[in-house]
Amino acid sequence: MRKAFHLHSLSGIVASHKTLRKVLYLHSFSSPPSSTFLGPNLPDVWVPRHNTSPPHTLLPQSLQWTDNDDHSAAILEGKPIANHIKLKVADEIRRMKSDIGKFPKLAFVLVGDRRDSHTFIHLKSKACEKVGIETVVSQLPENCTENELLDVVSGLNDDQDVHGIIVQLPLPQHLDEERIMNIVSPEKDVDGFHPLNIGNLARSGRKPFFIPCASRSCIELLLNHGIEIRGKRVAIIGRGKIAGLPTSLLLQRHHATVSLLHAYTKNPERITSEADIVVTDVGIPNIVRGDWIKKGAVVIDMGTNQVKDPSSQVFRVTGDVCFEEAVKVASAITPVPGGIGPVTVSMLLSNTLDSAKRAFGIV
Ligand SMILES: NC(=O)C1=CN([C@@H]2O[C@H](COP(=O)(O)OP(=O)(O)OC[C@H]3O[C@@H](n4cnc5c(N)ncnc54)[C@H](OP(=O)(O)O)[C@@H]3O)[C@@H](O)[C@H]2O)C=CC1
Ligand SMILES: Nc1nc(=O)c2c([nH]1)NC[C@@H]1CN(c3ccc(C(=O)N[C@@H](CCC(=O)O)C(=O)O)cc3)C=[N+]21
Repeated sequence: MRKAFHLHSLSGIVASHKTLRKVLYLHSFSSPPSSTFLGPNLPDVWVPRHNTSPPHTLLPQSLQWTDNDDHSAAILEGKPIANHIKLKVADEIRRMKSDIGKFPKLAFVLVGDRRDSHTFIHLKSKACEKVGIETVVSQLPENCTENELLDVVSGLNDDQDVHGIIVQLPLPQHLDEERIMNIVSPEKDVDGFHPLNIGNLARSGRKPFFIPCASRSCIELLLNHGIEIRGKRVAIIGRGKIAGLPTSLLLQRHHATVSLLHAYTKNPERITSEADIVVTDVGIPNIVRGDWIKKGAVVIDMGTNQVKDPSSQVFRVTGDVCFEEAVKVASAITPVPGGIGPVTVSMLLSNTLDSAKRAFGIV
């Protein structure tokens, strides 16, 4: 399995922070600014720098499917990749501090008291602390009004010391998520959920400020394990805005042929069983069974479902894919926990660093 990893930097914006802001607000987002202001075009395909010639088969030899009864898929571990990215981010921040005395700052906005949201913010804050990113959490009660939340986000937009803003999702039902996503400054939208960023991800030749972390994580895992994307059939189950939908956009930019499945899809098993790469973002434990998977396919399980063990009452995390079944059919599969999740967190650190670099005029 490939050991050398590479952190893809998406920095390189040409205009200064202030100019960008002026231009963006002049366009008021109804008509996105031309790519001149958004920096150089996003390459359609990223290939890790150490990988000079693109692979010709779906899987490198070391991951190829063997036709025997005790076949077991290669496990695509996320932690080594995440650790490598964290080291690089930490190193850059250390140099930033010593060169200009500044460092990145990330703000979380948490509404209500959901157990999983607390867990995710704790995980992300801990990772930030380790690499030298300062964090702040703005907590609002479950019954806060939309205007109260909008005020908090606007305050963070205006705070020059804050480089990234995460509004933890899901929000309580009475709040309009789309309206809130719209108000986060696109230049601080390290989640990549603002319509301007998602819109630019959808269009070839355009470069968003940020690409959603779970989607970057999916590509990073595939590329770092030498798995070819171009020309492959991909089934993504789930079209959520955090993972499924942006991952479909990113994979099509890598020239995959993408089917996006959802709750209204008829016969999802059949569509999934034709895919070379299966990505799941549903939120239902074990919904994807072994017999949905084509022999030798690659499985990326994004599901992170907290399930209470009935006997011990202890919570454990499980994916959307029935791992025990899929591991016998797939050629490679991500574990949950330990697969996509840790890489997603490291991508957030990378996006926040990129944002701070842009704000400080470091390209
Ligand atoms: N590891 C990571 O980095 C991340 C993990 N996640 C995890 O991914 C999971 C989903 O989260 P999130 O995207 O926020 O959830 P959403 O509710 O936004 O999306 C879930 C998607 O699943 C689809 N769906 C629901 N039931 C079915 C079904 N029976 N068959 C096919 N599709 C179905 C929905 O379809 P429809 O649109 O028709 O309703 C929807 O598109 C969670 O476990 C979450 O923790 C999320 C983000 C990052
Ligand atoms: N504004 C916003 N941005 C998000 O990116 C966002 C969000 N809201 N809401 C919830 C989902 C979910 N998500 C995960 C992040 C890390 C892990 C992760 O690190 N998982 C670990 C285990 C986690 C655990 O032990 O609970 C793993 O898979 O190994 C999982 C899921 C980001 N999300």
